[in-house]
Amino acid sequence: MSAEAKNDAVRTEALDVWLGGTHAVCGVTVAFAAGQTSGLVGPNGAGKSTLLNCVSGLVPASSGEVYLYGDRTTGIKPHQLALRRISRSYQGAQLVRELSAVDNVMVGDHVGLRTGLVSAALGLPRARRAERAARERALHALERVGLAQYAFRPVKELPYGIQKRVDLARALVSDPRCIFLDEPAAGLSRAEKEEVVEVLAGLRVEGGPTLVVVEHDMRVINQLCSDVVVLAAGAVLAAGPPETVLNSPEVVAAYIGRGSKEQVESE
Ligand SMILES: Nc1ncnc2c1ncn2[C@@H]1O[C@H](COP(=O)(O)OP(=O)(O)OP(=O)(O)O)[C@@H](O)[C@H]1O
Repeated sequence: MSAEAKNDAVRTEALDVWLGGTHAVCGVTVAFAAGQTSGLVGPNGAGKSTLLNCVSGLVPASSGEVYLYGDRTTGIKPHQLALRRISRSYQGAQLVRELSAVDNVMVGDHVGLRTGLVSAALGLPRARRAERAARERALHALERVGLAQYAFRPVKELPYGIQKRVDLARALVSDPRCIFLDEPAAGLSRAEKEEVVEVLAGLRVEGGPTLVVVEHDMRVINQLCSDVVVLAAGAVLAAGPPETVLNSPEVVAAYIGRGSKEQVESE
């Protein structure tokens, strides 16, 4: 592995993923730089989620390698991501509807909540202190996404746009160094999208997390990302700054060729 690879939060080399009979990711070599906000885009079925799922250990690589911060992590188990301070959000905000926003965020605090099972079960002071601290971290994460006022409301009572931000707080709570965001703006109104962009842009501070954003809305990508990778039919079609990559004829053709309604959305 080259010395630069350590500066990459995520790097794949000749990665192949087969899902049943579908070659979903085809020999993908790609890197997302540490400390940056990068976009991963492409028409429906391009392989974006599969790539993210493979890097996160949710689906196995058929061949090739994955590196996270320079360590070879091919075949990593999803729960091991948290120990590497990497988290992700999911398409469709997968929250427990009956629980409050703050309880949902606490679920994301895998590292912080690792107190002994016995002390937790017996309600020992150490476990109670740990739970109080975890609750405070969860409240702070909700504040960071502008949702302090919704902390104790059951998620099922909250509008979808708010639920998406609760999911973002859940991804933030364990103080990750890298977050994979799977369509953070999907299904939101333009105003809600602007709120999400503002929250994510607020994370781009010195020492803030690396963000890898899968997103169909190119306005969101343009607003947030310093570089973008375009996948089409499982392979890398283009990579570079959004303003050059997204206007290149082959990228425009890939979107139009699929009759994709979300192409360069800029309503
Ligand atoms: N569980 C599965 N079994 C078989 N094929 C699958 C499975 N999941 C996805 N695929 C196929 O793998 C390819 C890549 O799908 P993937 O969901 O990664 O694309 P995507 O770029 O994330 O699409 P979208 O933007 O629509 O979410 C597609 O051809 C899809 O039909």
